[in-house]
Amino acid sequence: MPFAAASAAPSDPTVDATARAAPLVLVDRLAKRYGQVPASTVFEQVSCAVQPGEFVAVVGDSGVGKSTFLNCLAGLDTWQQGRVVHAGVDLSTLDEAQRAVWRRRHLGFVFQAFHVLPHLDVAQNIALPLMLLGRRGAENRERVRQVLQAVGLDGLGGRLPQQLSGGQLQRVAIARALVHAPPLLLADEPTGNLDPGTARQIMDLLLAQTRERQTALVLVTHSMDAARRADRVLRLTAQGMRPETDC
Ligand SMILES: Nc1ncnc2c1ncn2[C@@H]1O[C@H](COP(=O)(O)OP(=O)(O)OP(=O)(O)O)[C@@H](O)[C@H]1O
Repeated sequence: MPFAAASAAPSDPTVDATARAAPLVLVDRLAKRYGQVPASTVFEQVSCAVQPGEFVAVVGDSGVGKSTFLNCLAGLDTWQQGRVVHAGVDLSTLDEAQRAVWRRRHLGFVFQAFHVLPHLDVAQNIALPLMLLGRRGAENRERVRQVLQAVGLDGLGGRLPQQLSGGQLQRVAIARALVHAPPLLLADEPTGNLDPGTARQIMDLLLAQTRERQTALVLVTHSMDAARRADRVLRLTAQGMRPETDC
């Protein structure tokens, strides 16, 4: 499935040459806990690194903290110990507003629950990341048309989310995460609601994006079909992250 080209992301002055040589994502001994006395530990000692152009799948038992881990990578959740560093930028040094700006520029996120805005049509939902980056006009419309086509939703741009099936909504969420060609794509079960054929096509699309644009892709999944296509599969446990050997 072809994936259309987008204009290059604006250069980011906060990322210096030294940082570019580092992994795109570095997670160092991360620990997530809830409550105080006694604290309940979701995971601890979680470390990993992801390079540009690399596809890493994260697997693990239900409830082990995969979505939480992804939210920490996105700076959408907090952690009690350790570091999350993106291209040299330690997320814990950014305040809430700076994290929001950072996310707009650097991140695409496909949430398990889609988070599609019900009052905007499909094209407007997909264009949101471009609008938030201050991009307007015909170039945006063309880019939205390209990603709609790439996810197999050609001609559905004028529909409201309530007029779509679950699988179509999932593809809207994927198109919105890809539209601004972010350097890092985080996806939480992005093929969970799709039939096997469409799931394969979506994985083709995510992989093409990863390879062609040197985007890093971190994908949380229970699907061994999806995990098998990754460069590396990591298993999250309460005690850390380790390479998965069973797939
Ligand atoms: N506010 C909270 N207080 C205490 N524990 C919480 C809270 N929010 C989430 N948890 C716990 O954190 C753990 C991790 O949840 P998370 O959704 O990240 O797991 P997951 O591995 O993605 O699960 P699944 O595969 O079922 O989607 C769960 O055991 C959950 O009960």
